This record gives sequence, structure tokens and C-alpha cells, in this order.
Amino acid sequence: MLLKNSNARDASMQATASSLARTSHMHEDSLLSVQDVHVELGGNEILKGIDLRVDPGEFLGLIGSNGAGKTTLLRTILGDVEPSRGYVSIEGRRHAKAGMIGYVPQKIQLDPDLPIRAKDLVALGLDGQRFGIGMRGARFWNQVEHAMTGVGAWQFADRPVGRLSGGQQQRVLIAAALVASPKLMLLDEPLANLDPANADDIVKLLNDIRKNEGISIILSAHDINPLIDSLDKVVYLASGNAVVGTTDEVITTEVLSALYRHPIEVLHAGGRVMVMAGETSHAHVNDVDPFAAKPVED
Ligand SMILES: Nc1ncnc2c1ncn2[C@@H]1O[C@H](COP(=O)(O)OP(=O)(O)OP(=O)(O)O)[C@@H](O)[C@H]1O
Repeated sequence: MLLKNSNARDASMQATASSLARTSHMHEDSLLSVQDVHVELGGNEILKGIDLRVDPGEFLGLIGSNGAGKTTLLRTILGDVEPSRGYVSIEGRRHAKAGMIGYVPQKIQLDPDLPIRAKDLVALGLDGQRFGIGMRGARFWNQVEHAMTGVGAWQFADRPVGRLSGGQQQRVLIAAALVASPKLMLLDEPLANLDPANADDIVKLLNDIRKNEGISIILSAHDINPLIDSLDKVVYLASGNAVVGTTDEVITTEVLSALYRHPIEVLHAGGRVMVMAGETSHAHVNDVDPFAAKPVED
């Protein structure tokens, strides 16, 4: 065992995790407030009391293993999933105004033969809810061009979106989420399927967007390493529970052991963070994904 799981130690680790969660409640002018959010799906409690505040221009990494509840939390913030307890508010309102949140969903598969140009996809981000009846004048297309130029996607605006590379498609999807000038962007695993260079480019792009435009960003990922230098806060999810704080506060042996209720060791090597899980005889290095196959607890 890497840590003895005595009751006293467990209680102290829980206290550390709770106190970190509480420190994120200090700002009253938050853009987003998630308070004691519980979500049940298919008879299982997927989120078990999430507390989170996001200030304007903050960049948060939502980190966790497969099935930890990242997509569920993003969809709850978006308003697509209703909490069974607790609430989400944006600028003090329970329901975000149209266009206030830009969303890049997970795993979009774009058919190579899809007869839609990249700029048509971005245009849907502006008038998607009234597609077919909206007026697409010069001002409309200027907004599309502005969003695509800002993310370095205007040069392939007229190409079929399904034939763009993964990195190019990700820029187009970010432009579609940005085009209505949101205050908050939610990106669900946008770095999955990107090579390290493209992942770095996307993180740099998002960092520029939040700095230059003051847009808050929540990005979900399994691996914190590509994000570590850009994040203001980490929201680390495990089996529906969360710890919130800076990376230095959260990515520690003590805090992650408390969150997982299991011994964890955090190592720093070669400029990367590695999270080692389990007993030494079964230890494996799996960046911030120590229990990828762990089932949802009842
Ligand atoms: N509509 C649903 N009905 C029942 N269970 C669901 C539903 N949607 C998600 N779940 C379950 O909720 C849990 C959390 O899923 P979620 O997609 O939020 O996790 P995740 O952290 O985003 O995982 P991944 O990294 O694999 O995308 C999983 O066990 C999943 O099977």
C-alpha cells in the first residue's frame, strides 16, 4: 500500500478535500455557480453534490476517468440535464440567456461527404435555433468571418467540413461555439484524438480567447498535462465527487487519495504529472486516470 487508509487519515484527507472545495466559494461576483448539484440517471446517482464557482475569464480543467461524470456535469451546466438536488446559476439566473454558453460536444463524427462548408457549420452556431428563417445578411457573415479568423479557421471556411483534419475541425467547432459571443464556453474532451502539437495549439488558442475576450472556459479531459500551465483551477471528478482548487492544491497524493478513497501517488517527472493508483504490486502509471474502468457506485 502506498498509504495506510486508517480512519483518522481518511478523515483528515476528506477535510482537506472539503476545505479546497469551500475555498472556491469565496467570490460573490461569479459568472457560474454550481451549488450542491446531484444528478440521477438511470437509477444511479452520477453527481453527488458538486460545488463550483467560475469567475469571468477563468480557465478550468474538468479532469476525471471514463465515467466519472464530466459530460453529465457539463450538460447540467448547459441546462440539458436537470439536477435532482441543488442548482446551477449563470449571472444569478437559473436559465442562461440564449447565446450565453458556447458548447463543443464530445466525439463529433463528421462524415467526409457531408455537403456542408466549414463556415456553414459555424453559421449554425449563430442562427441554429432558428435555422431556415434567420436573415443571413452581410452583418451575419461578418460575425462568422470574425469568429473563424479568431481561431485561425477562415482559410478553410469554404471547404467541406468533413474533409478537414481533426485539428482543423476542432477550430471550426470552437468558432461555432464562439460566434454568438458567449460568456462561458464548455468543451467536452476537445483534445481527444489530437496529436500533442495540435492539442498544444488548441490549448494556446483557448488561453488567448479567455485572456483577450474574458470568456470563461471549462474543458474536460482525462489528462491534465497538456493543460497544466494554462489552468486557473482544476475540477477533479471521481465517481461523481469533486475537488476544486489550483493544480498544486488538487493534484497531490493526499487530496486524490481522499477523493478516490483509495491510495494514490502523484509523481512529477520530465515536466509531467503522473498519477499512480493502487497497491504497489498493481501500480500503473496512467496520467490522471487511475480508475478508468471503475464502475459507478450505487
Ligand atoms: N442517460 C443516461 N442514463 C443512464 N446513465 C447514464 C446516462 N448518461 C450517462 N450515464 C452514466 O453516467 C456515468 C457518467 O457518464 P459521463 O458521460 O458523464 O462520464 P464522463 O466522465 O464524461 O466519461 P467519459 O470520459 O468516458 O466520456 C457513466 O457511468 C454513464 O454510463
